[in-house]
Amino acid sequence: MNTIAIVGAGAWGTALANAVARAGRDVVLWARDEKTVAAMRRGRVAPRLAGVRIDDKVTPTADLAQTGAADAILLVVPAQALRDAARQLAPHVAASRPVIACAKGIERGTGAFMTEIIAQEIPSAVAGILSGPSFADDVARGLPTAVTLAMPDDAMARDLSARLGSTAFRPYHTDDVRGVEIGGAAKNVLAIASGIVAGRKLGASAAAALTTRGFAELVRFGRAFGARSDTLMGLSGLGDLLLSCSTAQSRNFSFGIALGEGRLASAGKLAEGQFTALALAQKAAGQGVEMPIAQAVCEVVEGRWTVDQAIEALLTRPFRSEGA
Ligand SMILES: NC(=O)C1=CN([C@@H]2O[C@H](COP(=O)(O)OP(=O)(O)OC[C@H]3O[C@@H](n4cnc5c(N)ncnc54)[C@H](O)[C@@H]3O)[C@@H](O)[C@H]2O)C=CC1
Ligand SMILES: O=C(CO)COP(=O)(O)O
Repeated sequence: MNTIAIVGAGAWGTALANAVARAGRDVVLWARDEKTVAAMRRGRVAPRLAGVRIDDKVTPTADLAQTGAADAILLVVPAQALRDAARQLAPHVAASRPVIACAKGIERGTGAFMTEIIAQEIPSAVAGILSGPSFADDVARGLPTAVTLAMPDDAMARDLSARLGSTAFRPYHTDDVRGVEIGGAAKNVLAIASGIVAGRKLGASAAAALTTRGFAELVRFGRAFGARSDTLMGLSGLGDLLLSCSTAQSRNFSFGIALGEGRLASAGKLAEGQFTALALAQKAAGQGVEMPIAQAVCEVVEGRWTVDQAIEALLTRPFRSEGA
């Protein structure tokens, strides 16, 4: 397993390309736009990461067929575009090849988790998910972090982790695929709520209380969909939630700050929670899982509630047992 392909040359795709190159692998990095590929080849610049140089072991390409020959493929496009990318990729992928979703979200309309989309579009592949506390800018620059790689077969996940990992980028492995993808999807929605708290200047106590109750929602939802507790309490669940609920470096958190301050969020920055909120709320309701914070974010981003209405709805809920 010496060549790893990355489909999607946005912030996270280029960061992962550099991380995997540093792990000693050859990397094929696919972008859909020929001009972007030419610029990456010429100047070694990452299109979405200012000041980051693309490692020499990374080969940018606009030819999707080149990615199919790799030993494993990382799908690094926005969650709502993952089906489209997987469908385009399908004819190029050999049977039993690992195809790993690196997006964090749930598909609108279908409610599909990321690995379910891969299974539907590339049935012969082995679908997995990579997720955890990892800002693209940090990873691209070689700052250290740890993430989780989940595949249905833990031994396969362990082997691929060893291929992708280095001292600075440390994947832990598991076979709890659903647990890992739920953590990444839910934390983005909850990070918007935390950003609203910051934007409205509700205080550090409110921030801690909201993150904790948000985590309780993530755990309830995860359990209802078969996730294991240790996964939800691990890097891809609690770890990523803490990261994304604590700093404006998170696009979801800063999107929430803008909502809280009553202004428009900066254009062109992907805040996945904005698109996943509805799908998450619908799936939760379908399983009878209470997620008042995620539901409130959904109502705000779908334009049905104002921020003030959402805050009031959360603060006037009945008092209840903490463990319920
Ligand atoms: N940026 C970050 O720090 C991290 C991002 N992620 C996740 O990675 C995913 C991608 O995020 P970013 O790379 O940051 O977004 P981005 O907005 O920087 O880049 C997205 C890339 O996908 C491409 N793309 C969009 N639609 C496509 C389609 N239909 N087919 C092919 N390519 C398409 C775009 O051209 C762009 O190059 C998201 O789900 C995000 O949550 C995960 C961990 C860290
Ligand atoms: O997923 C991430 C960190 O783990 C990136 O967070 P944002 O998408 O909110 O920037």
